[in-house]
Amino acid sequence: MSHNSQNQGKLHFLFHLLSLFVRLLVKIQILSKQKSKIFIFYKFPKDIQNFINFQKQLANQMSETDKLAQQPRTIEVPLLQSTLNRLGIDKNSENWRQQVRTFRQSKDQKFPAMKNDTLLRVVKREKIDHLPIWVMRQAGRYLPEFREVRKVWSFFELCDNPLLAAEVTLQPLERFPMDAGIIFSDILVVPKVMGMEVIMEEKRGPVFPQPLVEPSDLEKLSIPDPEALGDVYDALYLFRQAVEGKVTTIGFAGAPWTLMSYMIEGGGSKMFSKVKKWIFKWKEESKKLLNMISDVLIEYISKQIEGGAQIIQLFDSWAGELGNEDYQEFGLSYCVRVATEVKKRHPQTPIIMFAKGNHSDMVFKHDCFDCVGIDYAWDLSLAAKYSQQYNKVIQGNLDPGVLLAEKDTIREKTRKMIDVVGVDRYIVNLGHGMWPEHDLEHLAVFVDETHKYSALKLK
Ligand SMILES: O=C(O)CCc1c2[nH]c(c1CC(=O)O)Cc1[nH]c(c(CC(=O)O)c1CCC(=O)O)Cc1[nH]c(c(CC(=O)O)c1CCC(=O)O)Cc1[nH]c(c(CCC(=O)O)c1CC(=O)O)C2
Repeated sequence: MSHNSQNQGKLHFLFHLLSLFVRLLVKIQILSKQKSKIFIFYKFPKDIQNFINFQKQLANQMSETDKLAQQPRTIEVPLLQSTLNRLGIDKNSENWRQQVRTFRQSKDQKFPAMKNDTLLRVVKREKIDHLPIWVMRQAGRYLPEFREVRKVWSFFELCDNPLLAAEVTLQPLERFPMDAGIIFSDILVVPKVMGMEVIMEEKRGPVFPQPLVEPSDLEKLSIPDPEALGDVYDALYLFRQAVEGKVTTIGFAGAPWTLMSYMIEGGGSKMFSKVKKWIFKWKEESKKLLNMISDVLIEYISKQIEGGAQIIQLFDSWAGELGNEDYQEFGLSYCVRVATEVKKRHPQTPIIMFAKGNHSDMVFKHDCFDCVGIDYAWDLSLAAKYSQQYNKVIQGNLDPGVLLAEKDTIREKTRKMIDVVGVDRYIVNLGHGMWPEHDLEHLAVFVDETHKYSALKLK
């Protein structure tokens, strides 16, 4: 081979390498889209591995969004349409988001009068003719109409679109005579606006590709403008307009400890070892993070109320991962702070505190919570006793698994719960959320038995 052609070969090889590198850069740029991050590999090779995992996850996410975006996607909102007509909002116009926002932020914002305020009446200890019922995750994958919407829109696209979020919140109410609707969103929209990437992986749930690893990572977080979550308030506004007073509108948020756990564990967890390392090794930094999250939640929840939420539920889904003393220090005290601050601004809006797994007894002792959510593993008769002692409403706690049983079993278990708690300070609910495999008819039986049996007892 001549010297010349050898050089040419080398040049060709170098050119090939360069073009591969450029293509890789372009691909990274496309994958990370609007984020256009610059990656610095400061701790080779751990960061290389993190980087590769992150790109893989982004690719998964993109493939879902890309796949969905290939279809013609017009916003279909059959249940919301008459409300949009009434308000004069055109979903096909380019500025429908601004139109909704202007309505929501208007000073003389007005909502239709309440026709069924049974749930709020229970909290105020006013006369009712049946016990109120709603179920956690009542809008979601167990509903065929929700699954249809999800064929076209990704999970976070739903959360970020007030028209679609309000529409799917309305869906279960077409089928079941619930007494409330909880706005369709997720607890993880909060870490997202604080600057963390969250993606929804099929069969795995939400994942943070770059969780917080050590205290210096707190610098990556920011306190957002509360309007960064404006889509949620807009969805609440539209939903409350659409239900025309037939049900109570519920807003919600994840509690600081549960959100912190997600942000550090990077997703669901078995051991909670990473977040436990933080609270026991980096106590002050952990408290800094918990306070940051609490600051965001105070604004977020207040704005939900101003948007239309009539009652708020705080989800401390992972409360049970801590012992009493630690839950008091790293969990409950922050929920108390959030609820107390929100109450200062909105004293009329009740707050339901749902500490899943173990700590409901501690929740009863705090004045800032109006209602205590009881999970399925808790003893309902003990909760009923505390409810008398601390003069609080309770909510819960049918095991979601019971909805898989025969209809007679569902009726029997429902009556038993009502017998245990009584009919004066009780919101009937599941002890945790609906499952994708739940049968629609079985949920209908739960709702029907609650209404009929409690109405008989209230006569
Ligand atoms: O286990 C995990 O780590 C992830 C759990 C998970 C979350 N969002 C998620 C998933 C995936 C999934 O449910 O399969 C993802 C998620 N959030 C939601 C849905 C809808 C559905 O369940 O079919 C889904 C499924 C997503 C999909 O459509 O593919 C919506 C949601 N999350 C939530 C709510 C509030 C409520 O429960 O009523 C609501 C909206 C209300 C409604 O659907 O009617 C609250 C939520 N999200 C989340 C948690 C943390 C606790 C937990 O582990 O379940 C909690 C609080 C709780 O339920 O205790 C995180």
